[in-house]
Amino acid sequence: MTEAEGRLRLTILGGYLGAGKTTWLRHALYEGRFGKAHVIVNEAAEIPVDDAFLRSSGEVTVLAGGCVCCTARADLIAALRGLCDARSRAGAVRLDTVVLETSGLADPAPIAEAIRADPVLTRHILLDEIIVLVDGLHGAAQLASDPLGRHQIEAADRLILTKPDAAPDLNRLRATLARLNPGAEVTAAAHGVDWPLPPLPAGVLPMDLVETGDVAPPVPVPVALPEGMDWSPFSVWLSALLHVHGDRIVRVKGVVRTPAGRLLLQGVRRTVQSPEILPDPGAPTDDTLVLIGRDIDADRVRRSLQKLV
Ligand SMILES: Nc1nc2c(ncn2[C@@H]2O[C@H](COP(=O)(O)OP(=O)(O)OP(=O)(O)O)[C@@H](O)[C@H]2O)c(=O)[nH]1
Repeated sequence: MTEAEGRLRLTILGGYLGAGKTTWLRHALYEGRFGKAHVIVNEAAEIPVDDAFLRSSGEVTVLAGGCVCCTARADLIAALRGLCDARSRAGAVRLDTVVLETSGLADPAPIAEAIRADPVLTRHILLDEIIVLVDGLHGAAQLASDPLGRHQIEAADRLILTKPDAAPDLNRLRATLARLNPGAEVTAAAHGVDWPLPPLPAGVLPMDLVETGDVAPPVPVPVALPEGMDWSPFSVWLSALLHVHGDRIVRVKGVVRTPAGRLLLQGVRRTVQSPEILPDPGAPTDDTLVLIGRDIDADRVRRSLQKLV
């Protein structure tokens, strides 16, 4: 057995907020693309949601309330060391791969650097690939407004364009990806299913990305939802909120308990998806909506919700 074969393989799955990481990963795990996998899911907000979907496909560790590329880096190293320890114990269950789904606010490059610099992990873990998902629908707006999207793309070994089913024209974004990271393979997937891309026509120009300098990162703002809330005024409130804030709210996520079950509510920018039923049991963080964005006046948002619902 070569040294590489003996090590635990690690895939880092990155991409901007709402790019489609969990959706893609669910499908990849279902198809067994990572063999016997352990998923580490990192969410910037204290209220994790993604794990509810991923748990049905295997073991999951949640690192919530900080980003593993900066504030929660030590937690990630500890979690990876724990997995390496468990794997090397006699009688341990088989484990082929660890997939780290980063938070949408993470830059994969410092994560890879931290893993390679750790004296224990470097002996036990083989960093296989950095896959970065790029939102086919909102990727251009994200790239234009936040340098993080660009850093994520530059760090990738492989880029996957998501939402090709909803994006009318991916060519400009594809040309931009080719310019930002000419070495990375670019494919596409709709809800995790591979989507064939025709050759990029000649002459398509990439976006003109101006250096924006430092931009404050989007911040998660949790909003508690009133018990027994009436769904119709809530939907109206949410649409109005997203309309008023425009591009300042980049992601909405929350779990609402209703007589019909636990509903996952989520949106990316102003695109809100129909709620999905989540498996029970509930979590203490249910009935909370997390808005991720910039310049959100949390008190004002909470007051407006109290008034309307
Ligand atoms: N039309 C379409 N929608 C998609 C696709 N992939 C994901 N979505 C939707 O995009 C939204 C975000 O998807 P997620 O998989 O939660 O994205 P994420 O990158 O894990 O989100 P964060 O963890 O919050 O950064 C959801 O409403 C998905 O249903 C796709 O290929 N096509």
